[in-house]
Amino acid sequence: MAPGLPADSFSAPVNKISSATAGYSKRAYVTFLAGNGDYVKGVVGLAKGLRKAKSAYPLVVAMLPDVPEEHREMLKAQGCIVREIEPIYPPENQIQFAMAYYVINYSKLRIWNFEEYSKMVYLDADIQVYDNIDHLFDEPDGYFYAVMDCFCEKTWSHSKQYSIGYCQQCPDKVVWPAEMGSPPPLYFNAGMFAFEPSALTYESLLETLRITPPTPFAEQDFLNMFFQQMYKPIPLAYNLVLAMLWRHPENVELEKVKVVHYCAAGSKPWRYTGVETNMDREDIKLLVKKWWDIYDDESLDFKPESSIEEAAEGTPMRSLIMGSVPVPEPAVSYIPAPSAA
Ligand SMILES: O=c1ccn([C@@H]2O[C@H](COP(=O)(O)OP(=O)(O)O)[C@@H](O)[C@H]2O)c(=O)[nH]1
Ligand SMILES: OC[C@H]1O[C@H](O[C@@H]2[C@@H](O)[C@H](O)[C@@H](O)[C@H](O)[C@@H]2O)[C@H](O)[C@@H](O)[C@H]1O
Ligand SMILES: [Mn+2]
Repeated sequence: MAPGLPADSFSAPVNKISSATAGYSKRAYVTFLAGNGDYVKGVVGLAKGLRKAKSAYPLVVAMLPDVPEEHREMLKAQGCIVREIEPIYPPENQIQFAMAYYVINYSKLRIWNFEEYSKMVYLDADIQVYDNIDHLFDEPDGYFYAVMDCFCEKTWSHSKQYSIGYCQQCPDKVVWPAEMGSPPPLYFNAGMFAFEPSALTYESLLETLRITPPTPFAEQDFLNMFFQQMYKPIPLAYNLVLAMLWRHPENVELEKVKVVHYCAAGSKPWRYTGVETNMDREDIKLLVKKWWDIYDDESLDFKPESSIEEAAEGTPMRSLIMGSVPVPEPAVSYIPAPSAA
């Protein structure tokens, strides 16, 4: 089992309605959408997955201006709260990102400015939630909760860890050599995290970004550096990075996994062909089918009338349909970059 909080350290979802209504209007899930490509399917799937898991909180979609109106309407029709954000790009640089499109991921940092929420759980659009995780919102404030990543995939070939075969998921297998100093601090996957929006943190993030040379994993590296002191690892069940299935199967209890992150090459369900390395595994095929079963399930589509009935019965409405709420953003100097799609 990877180091970090033991799975049972989380409060079971006790009186959800009270905790939900108590802080209801101040809690939400949030995802990020850029471009006019097919990630919008990921957001639709996520909205339906949260509904199937009976989450008490809405899904906010922080989206770049290049998301077409048709996609925005699709998401509002699924009960999402649409929030347009301005892009954020790193300072001028020649860095080779692990994936060229990672350059748009810095725009995720805008979610720290969503101050109307006291706590949010960020989820990538290539993530699906299969069990209720609302109890994450009840964890103590003042920490950055996320799951530890794995350094064994080729995308990490630029790193010292990869070059010596070290991974935080199995720190005793290849011990970090003393001559290379102390082992790297625990490092989280930025596809899922629980955080507290704050204008102060937001300004500090942007200020720090301006003077921080970009690195291959873009905003994920940046967030790990920025929140290093506040980071609290949570169990892998809350963000299964698919590579764990073949890199560290001893750390994975698939039946206990609540959140799956389809980040391995070729694993995006809406593009899945099964031809890439590891994509012909039975567990991958099962997880891709699980994603499609939710995406195709019309009974999980948002029904405005049921939300009104729920409100009448006093249970929180799962999500309100709101127009896109343009938020005045401070000017951030940025440079044109390739479109995400
Ligand atoms: O064309 C794109 C590429 C990325 N994303 C968003 O950026 C996140 C991070 O990208 P991705 O998940 O592909 O990175 P990975 O986790 O696979 O490294 C995605 O989940 C989406 O929320 C997007 O909206 N459009
Ligand atoms: O921009 C950097 C991205 O970094 C992360 O993706 C990577 C990274 O986690 C590697 O560590 C994994 O090996 C790899 O599979 C995975 O795709 C986030 O999931 C994504 O949202 C985004 O922040
Ligand atoms: Mn992802």
